[in-house]
Amino acid sequence: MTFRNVRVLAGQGQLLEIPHLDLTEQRISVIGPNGGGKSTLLQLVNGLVEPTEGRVSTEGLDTVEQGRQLRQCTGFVFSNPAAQLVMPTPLEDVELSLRRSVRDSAQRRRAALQTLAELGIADLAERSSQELSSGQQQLVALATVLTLRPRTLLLDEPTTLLDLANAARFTQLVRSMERKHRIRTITATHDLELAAAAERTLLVAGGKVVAEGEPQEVIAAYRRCSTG
Ligand SMILES: Nc1ncnc2c1ncn2[C@@H]1O[C@H](COP(=O)(O)OP(=O)(O)OP(=O)(O)O)[C@@H](O)[C@H]1O
Repeated sequence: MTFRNVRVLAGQGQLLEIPHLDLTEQRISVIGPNGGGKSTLLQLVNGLVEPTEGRVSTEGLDTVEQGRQLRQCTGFVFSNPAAQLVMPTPLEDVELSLRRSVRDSAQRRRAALQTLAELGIADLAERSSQELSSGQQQLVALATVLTLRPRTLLLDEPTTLLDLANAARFTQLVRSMERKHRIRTITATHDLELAAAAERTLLVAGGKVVAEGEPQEVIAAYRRCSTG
């Protein structure tokens, strides 16, 4: 994906500025202080946020002109899964994701069940979504996105609400999907261990990419600027 002369303005201020950035790695992490611009960067990648100036292109598609097409091949998982689950049960939520791509309802049900099984959560299919734990909800949110076989997966602090075991399970599942379906992932996170497992890391602070490259070096730079 590419960013060219990008500026995002809101009200009187500038949220993000990225003059020139090409991202080609399969696994990218984005770190930085609160309010630095990580979520804004992720949302630029699939056109949820449009650049005020400049252009962003993902999977060869312009995020503004081809935003709809782009959102069919990019998935977004937020830190708060409850906000992403709108139907009474996980099965119905995954079916909802498939409503445009699989017209036949029996076929849609089979595809939804297959995705839940692939993520090891078939037993949750008919439970009440609101009664699931945060970890279970986050896996269901992942299922609603992965069922569409995205080429790029955007993860915005996906493990923030999860305990260690669930965070590890979530990360393992994302890894196996990366391998199996060659999905590219961009993960914004405050979990520096998770960030370190990427091929390339961006440090976003004050609305700019202030460092980027090899994860350990970028994490070290972040630690230096955070501790003064
Ligand atoms: N729609 C908006 N309108 C105005 N300001 C916004 C909007 N969205 C985000 N901001 C501001 O943009 C800045 C960057 O926010 P962003 O959510 O991208 O940061 P972040 O690095 O993801 O932060 P955190 O780690 O706290 O989630 C913040 O100052 C935020 O208040």
